[in-house]
Amino acid sequence: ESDGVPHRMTLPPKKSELDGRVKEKQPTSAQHMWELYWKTVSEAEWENAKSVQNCYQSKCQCIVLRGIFKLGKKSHDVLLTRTRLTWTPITPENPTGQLLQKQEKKNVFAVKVKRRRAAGQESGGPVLGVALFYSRRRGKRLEEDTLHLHNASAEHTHTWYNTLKELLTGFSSRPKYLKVFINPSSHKKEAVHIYREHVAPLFKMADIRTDITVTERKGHALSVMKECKLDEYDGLVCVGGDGSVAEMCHALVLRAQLDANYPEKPVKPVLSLGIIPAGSTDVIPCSVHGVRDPVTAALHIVLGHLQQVDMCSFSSLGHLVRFGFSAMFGFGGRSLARAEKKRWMSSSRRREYALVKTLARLRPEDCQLSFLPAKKSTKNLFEHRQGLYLSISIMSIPCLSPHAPRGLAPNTSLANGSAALITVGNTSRSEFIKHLKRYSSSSGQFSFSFVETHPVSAVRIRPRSSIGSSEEESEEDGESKSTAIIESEGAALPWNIDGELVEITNEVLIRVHPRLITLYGEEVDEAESTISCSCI
Ligand SMILES: Nc1ncnc2c1ncn2[C@@H]1O[C@H](COP(=O)(O)OP(=O)(O)OP(=O)(O)O)[C@@H](O)[C@H]1O
Repeated sequence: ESDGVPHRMTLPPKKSELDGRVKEKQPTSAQHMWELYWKTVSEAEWENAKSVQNCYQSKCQCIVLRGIFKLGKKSHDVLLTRTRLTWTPITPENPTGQLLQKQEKKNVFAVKVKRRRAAGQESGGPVLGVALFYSRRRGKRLEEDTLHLHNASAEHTHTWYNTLKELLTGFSSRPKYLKVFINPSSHKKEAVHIYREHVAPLFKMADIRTDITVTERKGHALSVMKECKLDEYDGLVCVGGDGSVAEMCHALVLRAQLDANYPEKPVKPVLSLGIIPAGSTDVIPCSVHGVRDPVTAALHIVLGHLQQVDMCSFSSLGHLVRFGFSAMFGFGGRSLARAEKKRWMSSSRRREYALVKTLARLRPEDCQLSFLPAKKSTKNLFEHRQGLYLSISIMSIPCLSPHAPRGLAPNTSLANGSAALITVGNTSRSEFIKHLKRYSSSSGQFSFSFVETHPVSAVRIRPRSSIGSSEEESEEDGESKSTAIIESEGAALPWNIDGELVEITNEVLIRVHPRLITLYGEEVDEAESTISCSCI
């Protein structure tokens, strides 16, 4: 009772309970006293006292510190437990401070001692109190904010600072040392600037050390990941577009395979990966953050928000091609192959150009498709189809983006242990365009007779031959006849695996590996969209 608040308040039973007991047997002296209590106190007052008692008792169990601070101009009673900070204004009518009138849970990630300093003064100065840096949620975004607790006592302030610091270092999922890869060539070449401006200051504030590699070429991150010592890091960070992220995710799982001597079933990497979006589409960060925002991404890392995510392995004739999240064969692969030939154009222009050209030359793929439906009791029984397909997609994550806010595969989720197989059979160009356009609107992209979707745990695609004229293709792109040969039977066909062009000659086997990778972030159902697609 040293702080003036009774640690135990004995409240009588509810009036109805007391009346029952008094009727049943001879009333005790305590019951007589409670009867007297009920003559002076209303039921509403009793309920109020009970809730204060409940709050107080639950808080008392784990109070770490309690003290008086000024927040703004008013004095507050501030309580710190192991998981929460709560503060209550102290009013003259209620000098002991009413408990828990206001209660807020903050995601505090840093604490600093505040001092009064003259302009230009770098150290020292009288203590003003502590500043707590926390993350505040606004829709899907996380924003940084500060709570200033003022108290001019240096001793009081340092007790609070040291205790808070100790509590913050105790969160085991929050990283202390990160390996960061930055692709300086991503999108508008802003990745280094984005990291310096928006991410590095938050890491510094949260006392996170970093080891930075600015990549010099395609495959650089992969080769560093294959060889570097990883034990000292708590996590990895990739700053770049979808291509860089795909390379890092593949590298992380491949490294775990290498360390485990290539077991048949892929092993889960120990380290988690944070993704700072710096590309033009940013499908993976959109799927785990809901927004393309470097501050949101950095705060998820700082706070150690972890999300398990399903991944796929892509292999051909028993050889691993890569690990990834999504693959498109047919329209998606051909369109990317065309875009890659126009690397000198800006990313949005070449995407638009490739889309229009591929639509103009729309052609189906003749292939044998087999898939293992997810969650079927008859294990390992592949279903088979054979025919002409304009597009086949396999996606283990929803692939949200500002262009498709509900995702290219809204019927799957990050960690449901299966992928969505979406097949688009042969149809007219106008019907195919109708299907594509529905991705950017609310829904209905699958309500066509030529579209099928299945939740799957494995898919095999065996291309039979390519339909269409190869000469026509070479003429259109102004390229030599030798390039056109890729269109003939038995030649490499373009696949779009996580936005990267991969050319594969033979059949491709895709297997889903549930929760294979851990990313910093959380599941979201829809991405924030600020873009209206003008392509088609
Ligand atoms: N210094 C570099 N110069 C050229 N390419 C690089 C460099 N560092 C990495 N890369 C490669 O660039 C490729 C594309 O990277 P990324 O996806 O980040 O950019 P982007 O293609 O411009 O973005 P988006 O796909 O979102 O438009 C990746 O495969 C990556 O390996």
